[in-house]
Amino acid sequence: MAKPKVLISDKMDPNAAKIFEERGCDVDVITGETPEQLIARIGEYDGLAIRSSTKVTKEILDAATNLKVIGRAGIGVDNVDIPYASGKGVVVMNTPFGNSITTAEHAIALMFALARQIPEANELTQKGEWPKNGFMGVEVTGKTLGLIGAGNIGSIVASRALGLRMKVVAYDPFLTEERAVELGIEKVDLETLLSRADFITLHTPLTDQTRNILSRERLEKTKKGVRIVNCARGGLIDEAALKDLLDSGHIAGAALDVFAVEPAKDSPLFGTKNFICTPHLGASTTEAQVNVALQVAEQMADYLVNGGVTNALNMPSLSAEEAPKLRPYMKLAENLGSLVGQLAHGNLTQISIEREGAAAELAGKPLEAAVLAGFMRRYSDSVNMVNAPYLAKERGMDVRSIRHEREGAYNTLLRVTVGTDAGDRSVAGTLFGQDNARLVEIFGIGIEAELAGHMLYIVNEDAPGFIGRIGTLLGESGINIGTFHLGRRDAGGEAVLLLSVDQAIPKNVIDAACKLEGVKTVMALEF
Ligand SMILES: NC(=O)c1ccc[n+]([C@@H]2O[C@H](COP(=O)([O-])OP(=O)(O)OC[C@H]3O[C@@H](n4cnc5c(N)ncnc54)[C@H](O)[C@@H]3O)[C@@H](O)[C@H]2O)c1
Ligand SMILES: O=C(O)CC[C@@H](O)C(=O)O
Repeated sequence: MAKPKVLISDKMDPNAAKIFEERGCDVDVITGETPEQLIARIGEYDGLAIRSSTKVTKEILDAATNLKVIGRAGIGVDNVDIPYASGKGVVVMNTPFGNSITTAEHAIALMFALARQIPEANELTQKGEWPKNGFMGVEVTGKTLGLIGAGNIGSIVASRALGLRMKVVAYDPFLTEERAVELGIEKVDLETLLSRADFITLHTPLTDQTRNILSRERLEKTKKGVRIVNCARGGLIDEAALKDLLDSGHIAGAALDVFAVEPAKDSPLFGTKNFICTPHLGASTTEAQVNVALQVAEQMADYLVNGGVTNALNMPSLSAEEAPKLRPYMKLAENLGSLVGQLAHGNLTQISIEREGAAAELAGKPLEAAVLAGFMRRYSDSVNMVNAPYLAKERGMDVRSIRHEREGAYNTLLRVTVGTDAGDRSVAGTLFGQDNARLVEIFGIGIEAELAGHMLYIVNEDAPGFIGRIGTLLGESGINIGTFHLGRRDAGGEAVLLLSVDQAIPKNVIDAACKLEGVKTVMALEF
């Protein structure tokens, strides 16, 4: 099998390339290209490793015909069109913890720089002005720090601030009271935070809810003399209002590592008194860059080589340990989804995936995604586990995952049922041994078959002579039968015949089979 090919398109610690090679990938490091150059090149790669400079747009994804995974060495993924990548079946991963400490430290560094006006004092001192009387700072001890966002980075900032003997209040709608107590901070609403904080630091992603969270109106409600730090994302603060309130002296200082437009080359904030900034350096330490580079390379190689999924934003996680255990189930799940998708007619809007026995102990989400990948192939060829759940949602499908505690006839069982106009249609399968996937039931009829390659499905009246007639037809048509499986509802009733054959079955043979005595349904299936 050809080695997966990875492109590193942003400046990244060289350990990333080393890890990719060690894990069996070919890797190219080509940074600083224009979007057009990247579009021309991306088609040959299975993986794309980026930081924040590469913008993974629709145009790039359209050209990325082989791409399976995008890995962001860092946290924010606002430079990737994730919905579009998901639609294309591309996994998007990030490294949510590798640079958290570093970024929290940058926020604390900026807070001190504001409190003691270090950049300005440094500049004037080096100009020979010795401005000893020009600067009067403030202590942080005993002051209140207001955290907007108390996730990974916010909570590290909180722990450092508590160490500095600050009081910490936090606004984060997803922060529980228990977690706040555990962190030693006070959970408050945004109005309270604005009115109480001497320093405010932002640590949320940029979303529709957080965009402009520090709007002009809210900035005006802050305590006079507040100092504000943003090491999260530009767009969280109204920059024009920030400038006005710095100019008026209501805000005593502001430090931005991030800007609404980056790179920020001509912000109106530049030159404003008590304003300091850094060029998105929050994650820029040797330690953090090694962490995120190693982590992204390991995660991406794991996915490309072993199918392990870690820290994906558009697919359920699957550890490298779980992946081999789940692999035979994934195939079974995909085949059951595909079988029911090929057999059931009409407008299917409901699908349920039931797990019992050993299968009930496995992660449900990846199995659900695998069933949907098989099922959604009835609508489109370019479906995989990443985009199938999105496509199913787009079609308004009601997807249910059900885990049964009960012990059934099989040690392990997966059942897939679709709701059709004519009622529910269900197929079930099991694993014999570790990885021998078998269909065991089709629309209520017990049958044992491996689902693979080209198959012929026939429903007929259970009567003597039929098997001979179908065997003769296929033989005369030059079609070799590989395996032969029979099942029936009851003697003389409806019977199912599932054959695997060595080639695709031509339409004229299907038509001829339909005309055989006792035949109700004939369908060619592909797995
Ligand atoms: N400057 C840099 O170089 C740099 C480096 C790393 C991370 N970041 C950015 O820092 C931010 C935080 O990263 P993190 O790892 O802590 O993320 P995280 O997901 O761990 O935490 C984000 C927190 O924001 C909270 N939140 C979400 N919506 C909110 C809202 N409307 N109001 C208040 N809180 C809300 C969430 O509940 C969560 O606790 C991200 O935007 C990330 O991209 C920047
Ligand atoms: O890669 C960087 O330097 C910035 C990373 C940072 O913005 C992040 O969200 O992780």
